Amino acid sequence: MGSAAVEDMIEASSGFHFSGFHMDGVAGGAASGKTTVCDMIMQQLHDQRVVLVNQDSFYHKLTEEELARVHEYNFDHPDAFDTEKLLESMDNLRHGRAVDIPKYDFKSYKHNVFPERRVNPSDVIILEGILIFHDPRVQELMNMKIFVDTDADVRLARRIRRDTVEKGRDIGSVLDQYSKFVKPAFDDFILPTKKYADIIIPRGGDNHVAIDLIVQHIRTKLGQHDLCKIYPNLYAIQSTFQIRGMHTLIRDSQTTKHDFVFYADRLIRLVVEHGLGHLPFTEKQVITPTGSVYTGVDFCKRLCGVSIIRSGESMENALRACCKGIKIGKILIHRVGDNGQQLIYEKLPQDISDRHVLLLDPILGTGSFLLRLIIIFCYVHSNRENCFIALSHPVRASQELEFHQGRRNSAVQAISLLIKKGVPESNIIFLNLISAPQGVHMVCKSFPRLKIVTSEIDIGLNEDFCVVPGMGEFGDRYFGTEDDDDQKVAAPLQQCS
Ligand SMILES: Nc1ncnc2c1ncn2[C@@H]1O[C@H](COP(=O)(O)OP(=O)(O)O)[C@@H](O)[C@H]1O
Ligand SMILES: Nc1ccn([C@@H]2O[C@H](COP(=O)(O)O)[C@@H](O)[C@H]2O)c(=O)n1
Ligand SMILES: [Mg+2]
Repeated sequence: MGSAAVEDMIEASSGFHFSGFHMDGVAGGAASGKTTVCDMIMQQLHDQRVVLVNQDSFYHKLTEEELARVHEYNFDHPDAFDTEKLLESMDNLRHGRAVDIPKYDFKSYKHNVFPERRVNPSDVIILEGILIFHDPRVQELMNMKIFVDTDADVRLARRIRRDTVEKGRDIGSVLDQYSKFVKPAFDDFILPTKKYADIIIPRGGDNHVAIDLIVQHIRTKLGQHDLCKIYPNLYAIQSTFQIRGMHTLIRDSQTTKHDFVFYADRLIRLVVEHGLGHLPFTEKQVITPTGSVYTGVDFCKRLCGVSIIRSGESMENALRACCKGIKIGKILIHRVGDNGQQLIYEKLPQDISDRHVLLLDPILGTGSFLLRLIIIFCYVHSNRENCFIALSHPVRASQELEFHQGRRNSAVQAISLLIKKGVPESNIIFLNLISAPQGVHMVCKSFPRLKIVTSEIDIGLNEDFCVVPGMGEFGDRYFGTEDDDDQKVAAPLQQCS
């Protein structure tokens, strides 16, 4: 069996594959409301897997001479764009390679190379720009084509206001540019592409019905890859801008240790609260001070936490803050040397088998690492058929691998240990901040009655088996054992007035 076949199987087993390239396009005249419509779609979708890419990012770099005579430059002609570069970026994404896309600054006529925008291959891309339907090769890539149709006089009025107020241009130069380049280009290149559109939106951002329909369509596409639909035992917390904001901070490599801990703690608290919501409850009635009956629920009492050392310990305080006096056990899985031998340390409550267990580990990543080892193991020791057996029976195969090589994924190993101690699988709730699809597949398939509660599901693992985009080595960042962070600038704390 060739290595390509092994890779195919790993990909198939992890569920993270690159064939899902999905791009929608939004075209229309300048100032028709394309950006406004796209921003509204993005706000409503509220999903980190969707990214907006502007055709402006692919404007050709101007020469010094062109910059000096910029009023004579035609930014509305198809030749103003580096379409080959746009196609190259899309081709990379199609083939599973992330790309960096610069932001364009209309004021300086230059691209901001730092920071460029990283677009990942699994993202749904919304490409927006005046001429994105002009080149048939770009047009062909689009799953859904939308044309924002706004009257010429409205476009001109909006353009005058936008370019004078936002871009600081004078009205004379705006009108000159309009009559010399913008209007002719609209008639010659943009309007003729309207016929390729699947959806034409009159009134742009004011057309809420059209925007709702587009959002629904994209949601359906996204749903096809939704791991929560595949595994009923996986619960990803509903994303809000607060949660996204906190993730943005803890994922930023420039965030200081102090801010990292602060925002990680806030997220951990949310995950813990969600996890507690999955515990069984009994109905309870109380009498309120008004003498009325309130029918509520009583908390589950037989609980304990188990942290996987060392990162999992960062979640203990949040659990203690939510559950007064909760017992917390610990599991350490330590690889000794390179021969795969493992040392397991555990300190668990005696009566753990009678308790519901909240298993704590901020990152679930390496499910695929185990699978990769299994596949390589089967490949080396046996044949292709056994690789498929390994994929369909990962626990059995991992036990076999453990027997032969003494290696297992720490999450799987910790869960197996709890089950060995008599904890029913359905009494375990595994709490993560971020999970990689490979780890989710591994744990959810192996332990279908256990629940995973996570705040975000990431794209996958890189060649070093690190979660991407991820947040780096959580334990090092949380406990301050990473490199010096003097260079980093403190993030402004959220103002709560
Ligand atoms: N429905 C609307 N009503 C009023 N102003 C609008 C509306 N849609 C967009 N605008 C304004 O018109 C200008 C152009 O809109 P924009 O979305 O940037 O268009 P495009 O991206 O097509 O050039 C912006 O200043 C924007 O704020
Ligand atoms: N430096 C530049 C680059 C482009 N333009 C104008 O922007 C329009 C395209 O952007 P929209 O958001 O309006 O689609 C296009 O009409 C260019 O003339 C510019 O003015 N300056
Ligand atoms: Mg725009």
